[in-house]
Amino acid sequence: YQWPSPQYDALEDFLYEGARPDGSSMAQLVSPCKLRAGTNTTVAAEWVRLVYHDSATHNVSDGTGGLDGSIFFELGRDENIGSGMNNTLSDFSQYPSKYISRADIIAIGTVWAVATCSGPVIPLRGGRLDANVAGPFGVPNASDPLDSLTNNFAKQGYNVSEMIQLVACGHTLGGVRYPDFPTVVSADSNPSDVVVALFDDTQTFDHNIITQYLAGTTQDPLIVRNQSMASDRLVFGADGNVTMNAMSSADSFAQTCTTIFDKMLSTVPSSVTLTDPIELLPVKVSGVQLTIDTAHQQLQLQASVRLVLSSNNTSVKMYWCDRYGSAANCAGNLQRLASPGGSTTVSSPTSLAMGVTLKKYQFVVPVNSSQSVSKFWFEVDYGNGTTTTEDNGGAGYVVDQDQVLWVPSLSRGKNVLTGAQGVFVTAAVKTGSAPSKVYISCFGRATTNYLPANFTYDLSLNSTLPAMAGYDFYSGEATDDFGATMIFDLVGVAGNGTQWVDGDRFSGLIGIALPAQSTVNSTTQGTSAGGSKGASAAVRGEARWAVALGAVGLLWTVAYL
Ligand code: HEM
Repeated sequence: YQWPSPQYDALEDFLYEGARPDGSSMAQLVSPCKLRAGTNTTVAAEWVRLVYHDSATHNVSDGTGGLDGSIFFELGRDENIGSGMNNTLSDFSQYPSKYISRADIIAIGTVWAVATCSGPVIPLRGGRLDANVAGPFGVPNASDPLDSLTNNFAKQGYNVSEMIQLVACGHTLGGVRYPDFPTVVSADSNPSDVVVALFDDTQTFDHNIITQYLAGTTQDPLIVRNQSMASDRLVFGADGNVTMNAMSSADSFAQTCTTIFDKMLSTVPSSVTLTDPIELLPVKVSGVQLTIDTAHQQLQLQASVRLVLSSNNTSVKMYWCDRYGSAANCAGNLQRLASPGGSTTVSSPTSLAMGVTLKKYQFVVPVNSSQSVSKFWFEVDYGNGTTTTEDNGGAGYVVDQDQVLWVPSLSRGKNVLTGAQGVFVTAAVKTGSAPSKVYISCFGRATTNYLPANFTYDLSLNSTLPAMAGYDFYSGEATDDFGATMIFDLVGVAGNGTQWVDGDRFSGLIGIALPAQSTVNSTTQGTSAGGSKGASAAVRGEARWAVALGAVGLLWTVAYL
């Protein structure tokens, strides 16, 4: 792994932090093993049923179907009956993004559902491709005879033993509902209530589904109730209980379910190649943005670094080299440094189940335009005697250009010009660079119709925003529906065709508060974390700039709101 690696970065952040970059948490919908409001079943159970119904359409012989997000277009079918499915779809709808497909979101949801209900940590591979239309029918039915169930699972790629494993691991969560299956579960005194007859007597992802079956004490409604709807009885006994016995201990259950769920999540159309499992990075850099701090009329570098804490005394400093001037690329060993402006602890069901503590340190540092930034890195003191330099494997975290920069603070979510959905984007373009074109290329998947949207829009010189810090401002708007997770490349094209790209900007960061700006120091004393003794060279903007800009900002806001 080397930063930046956009798909890995996005999947890793989401899997281990539980939330989008703007903080909106999908993990909180399911964790800690939450009950679904108005029912006695868990959100986790609803999510796990949905993933199976998406993947069950796989045809192993022609390589079609599988976990491809087609379920989003299939909820009207009888085989996908139930409010649990609609709840899940709405839970997932705001999280697919450029690098995390709808189908990957369904897979991540499954991994979290299992982990948050005390189950094992299932490996998560990424890279599923989304179907944008409904796929074939074919989810097994509780009234099917055994040979048809066996054939159906064989079509999906599972032998008899795997069929038993998959159903037992799925049916450790949740249960059967009235009103979905009224011939299995009857209404209570209020017929508008959802009544769930649980498969076993716990809500956790445990082996009780097996032990109670083997002991003859099972309450599984697909065994003990309507005998013409008794698929679990047929499935569990399909090989004379050999498989059920083999997975009857807590450990063998967890291991078997890990393997068979990994297989289910990897059941994808044959045209798809999945990534290796997404491992936790011990040091993770994200949120890198060179921009204009309009309040202080100067450049500003934003970046976060996430660490696995081994002690509460961890501290971290960011170092960087100038891009221009006498100390360019750290000439004379001149390095600038700053402490973080804030930090937050982040977690997901996966990182919680792994028992790691993750802390994200956020840096917001003023940068002099005549110096700018070429690359940065971190010095970490883990507070346990270990001090490390985190420099992206020696390359440093390179800021590849400062010619064209997104300015979130001068951008607006939801179009302020027309009142329609959309995003108003402002870019800073270096004065004198005379671009022949400035545009944004936008991508979104969390759209109203679930279909990916991919369009470009031109930006033009914004004469209401005076130049500052050596940059002019260009603005334009993305007027289509991209949903809550629009990601765009901001591109400036020079007269000679050279392109400057501020890539993969997340529009959801508009309006998100930043921590305080750090004070910048400089040093010529090497890169050890203790080397912050150099002469202080504060480059904060002066107060009068802030006042002047406040007035400009106000005018601008009045003009456009
Ligand atoms: C023979 C194949 C299967 C049949 C016939 C079957 C049938 C059913 C039925 C009838 C329900 C009740 C749904 C409702 O009342 O809305 C249900 C629930 C559920 N199924 Fe299956 N299922 C099968 C395989 C699987 C598999 C392989 C998984 C996952 C790996 C799974 C996961 C679940 C879960 C988690 C629930 C509970 C949902 C909740 O409580 O909201 N099922 N299943």
